[in-house]
Amino acid sequence: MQIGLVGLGKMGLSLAKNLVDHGHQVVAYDLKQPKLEGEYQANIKLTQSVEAMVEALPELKIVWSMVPCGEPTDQIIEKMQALLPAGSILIDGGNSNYKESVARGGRLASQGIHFFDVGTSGGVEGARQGACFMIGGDATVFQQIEPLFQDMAVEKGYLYAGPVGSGHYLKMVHNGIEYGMMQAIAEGFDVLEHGPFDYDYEQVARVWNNGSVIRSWLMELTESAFSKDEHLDEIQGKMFSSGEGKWTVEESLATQVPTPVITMALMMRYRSMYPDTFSGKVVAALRNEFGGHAVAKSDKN
Ligand SMILES: O=C(O)[C@H](O)[C@@H](O)[C@H](O)[C@H](O)COP(=O)(O)O
Repeated sequence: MQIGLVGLGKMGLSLAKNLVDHGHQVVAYDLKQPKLEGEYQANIKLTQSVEAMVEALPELKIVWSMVPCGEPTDQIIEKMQALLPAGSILIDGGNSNYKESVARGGRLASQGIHFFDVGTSGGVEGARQGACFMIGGDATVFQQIEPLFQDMAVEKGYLYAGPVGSGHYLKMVHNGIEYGMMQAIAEGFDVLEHGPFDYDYEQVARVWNNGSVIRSWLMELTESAFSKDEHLDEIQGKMFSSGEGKWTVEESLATQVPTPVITMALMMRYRSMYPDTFSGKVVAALRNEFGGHAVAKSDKN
């Protein structure tokens, strides 16, 4: 098949190469154009504008957007809405908020453009070698693009989940789980770090990856990280987040579903962004006020 791809960042470029590996041709646009070699140079046609990209596609226009969620995705979708003829297929493979996907799907449907919201998991390696896709959109139209997912996904690694929105909803919950799992792994290693024994964390992760209940890709990545830096001395413990954990918690509040683990994992991310907290100062001050308990003096004094 021939696919238009907008966004050739780490994920987009890996997906483009994955498509080419499976015999597809890609017409791609990005402000920053990567250097391509060999069969990728021959089968990933770089264009100077999205207009040129759409123009270069055959009659059935299939466009995959792989740009950051929010404003950049909005801009691409708006452009596509203006450029694509009715009957075209537009796929958002980024980590968009499902509510935005539902709204976009509605707008595009009014022009006869079929929209698919696709949560993509597996990181850059997955995008390159075989990713996991959670797909929302029209079930009948999906049959036209299913071969793409058969090719790009790891074996059994794609699911037609339901109508527009269901793909990104599933990815949102996936990421909420990801937050909780990572936080649990991190806390376990923190206990080891402060415990009475001197463990080699790479070896701990290795043994846990061999036959234990908690063996997993995340534990393999833990093993890999400790193999490079045995006490992670080279990095800070700031845990950035790009939204999906927050959306999962918002959803759980809206539906009154208790999600203590995911919520705490999110709060820990926020907490990690500050070296000290005002709330901590308030509690310390109150203990001191009512009980004369000791406070640690700030460095400013
Ligand atoms: O499934 C995946 O491959 C990851 O979840 C991926 O999509 C991305 O690394 C996260 O979105 C990062 O999310 P945070 O920035 O919120 O940790």
